[in-house]
Amino acid sequence: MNTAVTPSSASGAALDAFIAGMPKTELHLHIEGTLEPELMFALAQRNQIALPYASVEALRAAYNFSDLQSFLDLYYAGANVLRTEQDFYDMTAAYIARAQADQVRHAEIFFDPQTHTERGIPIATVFAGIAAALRDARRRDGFGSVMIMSFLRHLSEEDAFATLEAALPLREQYADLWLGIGLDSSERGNPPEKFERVYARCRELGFRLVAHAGEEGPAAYVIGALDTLHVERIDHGVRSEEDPALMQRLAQQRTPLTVCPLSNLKLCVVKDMAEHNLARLLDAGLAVTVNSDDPAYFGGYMNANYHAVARALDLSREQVLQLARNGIDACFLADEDKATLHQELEQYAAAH
Ligand SMILES: Nc1ncnc2[nH]cnc12
Ligand SMILES: [Zn+2]
Repeated sequence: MNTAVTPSSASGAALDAFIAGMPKTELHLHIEGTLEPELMFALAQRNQIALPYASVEALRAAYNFSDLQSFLDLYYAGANVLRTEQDFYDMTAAYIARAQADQVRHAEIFFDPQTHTERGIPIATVFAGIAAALRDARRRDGFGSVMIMSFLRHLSEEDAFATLEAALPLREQYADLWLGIGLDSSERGNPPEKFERVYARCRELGFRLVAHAGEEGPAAYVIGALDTLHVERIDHGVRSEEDPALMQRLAQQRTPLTVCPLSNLKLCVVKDMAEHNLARLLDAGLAVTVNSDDPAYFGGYMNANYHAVARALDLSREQVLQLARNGIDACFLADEDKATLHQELEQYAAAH
């Protein structure tokens, strides 16, 4: 047997190590998607809720998805164990620990109040638990974060308006964290235009706007998110490639795409990681970033996502660095804080 290390595997290992230590931002992360099976079982026990799985292993074995909807069905069912402020705190604290292990310095976190208010959980409980964990991490370690309240697009615009009205009295209390509005859940058949009026209201209120588009939905949904919702970032956006004029526009405007490679693989948006278009999007001049989406369900946090694309697409060290730079440019921090992150990244690159 030939045990010699080939040049490509040697350089692959070096790039893996470079990625593992590289400072990062994460801009596409659903906090409910960080609920690991172990914690789900622990919370189920704490809240005396029966889960339809015999064990952690049986639950994990069910994470075999054919598309976005097959995942969402399980994801919303899993969120049922979240009942108290402490539950939201524990889930968020667990995510922060995983993110910090992957050298994430700043995370912009989606949360879906409707998933919880529909079950009778007060919206104030959701805000309080997530925010307390984020503030503790900020105080303790300088871990940066932003909260992005997301509307579920399979529900009505009226429901989104009601959620906004319920959340607005909390705005001042969470002014240090709650900066953004997002749109997620079942994309096909729920185009951005459905939420035109509620986004217009959020814009008037001064929120930063993002939306999922072009994950399973067509490139036209990306255009709708830009022109009708006036978002400044597109979450996923990988199907933009189907429209050359849109690709030119995204490159020219440097509109960030928050791409989630392992998510795309697990939800069958791509058949094989080697077929992922991330490198082509990057080569076309788009502001592509790497993110983990729902890491407890998709098999990996930030480093795993970087490693998966770097290996499958044979990315160079310079391309990896560009992805991390894009992640800093695209975040909602003030320019001086972005400059600090850029400085840390460039120092890391110079030293490794
Ligand atoms: N990848 C995804 N797409 C749409 N909605 C989601 N909610 C959680 N993850 C999502
Ligand atoms: Zn997402």
